[in-house]
Amino acid sequence: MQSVIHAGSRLVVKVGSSLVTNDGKGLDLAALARWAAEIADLKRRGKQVVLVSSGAIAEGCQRLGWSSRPKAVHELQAAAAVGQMGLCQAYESAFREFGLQTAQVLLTHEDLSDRTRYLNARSTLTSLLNLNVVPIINENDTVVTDEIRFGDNDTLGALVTNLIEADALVILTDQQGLYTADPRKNPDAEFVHEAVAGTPELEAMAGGAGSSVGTGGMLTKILAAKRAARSGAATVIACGRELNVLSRLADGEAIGTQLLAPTSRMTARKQWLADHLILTGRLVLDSGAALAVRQKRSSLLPIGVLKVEGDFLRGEAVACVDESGVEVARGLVNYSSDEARLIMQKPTRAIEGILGYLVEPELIHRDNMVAL
Ligand SMILES: Nc1ncnc2c1ncn2[C@@H]1O[C@H](COP(=O)(O)OP(=O)(O)O)[C@@H](O)[C@H]1O
Ligand SMILES: N[C@@H](CCC(=O)OP(=O)(O)O)C(=O)O
Repeated sequence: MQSVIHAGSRLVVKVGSSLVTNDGKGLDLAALARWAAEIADLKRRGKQVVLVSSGAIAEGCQRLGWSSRPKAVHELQAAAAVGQMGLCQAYESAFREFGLQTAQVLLTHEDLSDRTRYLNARSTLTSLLNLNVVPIINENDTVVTDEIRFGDNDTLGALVTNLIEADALVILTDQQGLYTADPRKNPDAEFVHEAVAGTPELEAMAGGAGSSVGTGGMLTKILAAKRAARSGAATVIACGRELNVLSRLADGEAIGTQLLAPTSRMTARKQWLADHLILTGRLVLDSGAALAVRQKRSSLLPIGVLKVEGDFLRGEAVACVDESGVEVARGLVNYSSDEARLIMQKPTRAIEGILGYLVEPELIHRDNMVAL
């Protein structure tokens, strides 16, 4: 078995809070220096690397003298603002030792769900990579509220992987990789060397965060691998404390857990649609329509819609769910929620008579829809 990042020329490396802040005790400058040395080595070998780093909140709490993580959002946001300064400064110094410039990029959910901002973020990151700068990304914690947070940087790492069409996502954490159960709780758990990303079996193995500073645990890493696989990227989950972990992966050594992408790759536009974390509405489909959109990749016609939930405008992204509430597809609607309520369960030929106009015969055209 060979490492999946061997051939990759563009990588996203994600480091978690527990590693970055030494389990909340304060920035682990030695670890940052090690990763900077390894990333410099990868760049000498012609690879482009984006770093997604957590740790702002944990570091901010430490700097503010708070012994435990606060619950109130405004306090978490204040801690993130303080901690992010420390993170940035430490990375800047670490990479400067290797003659590399760094750039701070703070993203919110809206930056990636709005198509124009998404394309802007993509061209900025690509420009930075072409300028040989190492972008260091985190969520813009100071301005986001709970409802619209990515919440964990595993998800953000996967979205960035898809955004820049990276070849692989490397998630560095405090374990060697994925085990069949949380190794902190189950000493008999077995190590998983390789698997195909996106299977329910993997999700069943993964538990919550192990340390008091990590947020998502293994589950968000497994879901991130599933998300990254949509753009054809493989994911490696490995231990960030392992010496030369990135250089060894680039040498082709199979360390950590390798989660392979199934062969089919979505187009960039469909990926963007699939990566929306928040949707403005839901269409409940009857069984025939659910089958047609999921299996035959058909357009969605108003006649197959049983119920319209939420308020949305023409062009917005909505979820299509079956009668049991399982999301089968998502897409950009041709009609607003008010219009959709009037034309649901009606044949296409009736639309003009009901609304007085016909925008499109489909409620969602297949080109603007992605089956899940
Ligand atoms: N099946 C599993 N295999 C490995 N680790 C697991 C598993 N299930 C849960 N975990 C826990 O996930 C933790 C890593 O996630 P987290 O604490 O969020 O770290 P990070 O800050 O690196 O994102 C591990 O320390 C471990 O206790
Ligand atoms: N944006 C947050 C990171 C969220 C978080 O804890 O992520 P992780 O440690 O990767 O599970 C921060 O910098 O504190």
